Amino acid sequence: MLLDVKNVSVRFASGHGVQAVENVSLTVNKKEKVCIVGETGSGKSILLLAILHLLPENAIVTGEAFFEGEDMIRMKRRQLDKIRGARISYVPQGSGNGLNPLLTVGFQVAEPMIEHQKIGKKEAIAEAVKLMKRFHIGDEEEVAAQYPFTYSGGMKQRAMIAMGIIAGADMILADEPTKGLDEERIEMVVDAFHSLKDQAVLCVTHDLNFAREISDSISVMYASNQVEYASAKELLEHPLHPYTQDMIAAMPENGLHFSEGFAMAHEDYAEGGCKYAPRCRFCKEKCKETPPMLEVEGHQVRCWLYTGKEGECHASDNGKAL
Ligand SMILES: Nc1ncnc2c1ncn2[C@@H]1O[C@H](COP(=O)(O)OP(=O)(O)OP(=O)(O)O)[C@@H](O)[C@H]1O
Ligand code: NI
Repeated sequence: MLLDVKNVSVRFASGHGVQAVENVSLTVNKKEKVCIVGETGSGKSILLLAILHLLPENAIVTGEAFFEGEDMIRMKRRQLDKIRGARISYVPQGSGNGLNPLLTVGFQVAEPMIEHQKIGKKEAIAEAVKLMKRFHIGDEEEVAAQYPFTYSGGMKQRAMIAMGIIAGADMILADEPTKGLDEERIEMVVDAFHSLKDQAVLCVTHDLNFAREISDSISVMYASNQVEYASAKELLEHPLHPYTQDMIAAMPENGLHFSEGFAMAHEDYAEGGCKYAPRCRFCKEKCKETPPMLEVEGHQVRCWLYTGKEGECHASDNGKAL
């Protein structure tokens, strides 16, 4: 196992305090691709930032995130710096726009190699050009010699992924790599991820189709909670949590079937208990209590539907909510 995230919670100490992430656990094996999906504000980005120690001072992070057995949450700055960039590479949201406009893209893609592997500029840029060709950013060396303003959003995003793996990272943490891209460009980002044969990926997205294309496993977050976690195939074909079911039913290719309450504002969270209760078509009295994470049919699911106890379970006969 490469990354083992155990009960990570994040609370912002400002004002009344905001619980941004609550008890999230997931694992990423070598070469495994894991996506975290969920709507805006569910805590996806904050989870990645917590693992990487990139949150502001007022964030209180608890839990553990073992990278090859070492807990990153408690890690000292110097040790963390050795891992970040070299072993784990982070591709932030909107990162294409973070490229330095004054430096050629080829040089920027090569930079981690120069910095972490002490490889000469010329050699590193040659390596960057190879990688950029592999990611279909451009077949000509001239493309690498150009400045970011000549690049499309999709090209920039793929350049960021190339930059992420050039220094030999074993793992990429990516935040919304398809945001703002049209379908054709999303396909190219999918290709870039598919070509990451040797790297593990932990990727945040609210694009379920993208998650379907690239993931081995999917974790679903809703209002700071992880509500379901299973293999991608299982989760997409047999979603168990009502939120996962509603989300999949609402996808355009499934005919945009919004179940009642699904389009409600996401601020409408329940205070205690199941956060999805106000929007859930199966909501019952029991849902005022916070459901535990249950192991059901190979999924992990946080929902009272699956406790199976008489009077508490409001699932249909076969135990499935749909
Ligand atoms: N510095 C902060 N102080 C207080 N609350 C914050 C801070 N940063 C984020 N939050 C809150 O944490 C919650 C989770 O935010 P996060 O950015 O992780 O959501 P997300 O799932 O990545 O959404 P999106 O899809 O919009 O990127 C939000 O409710 C947000 O308001
Ligand atoms: Ni985010």
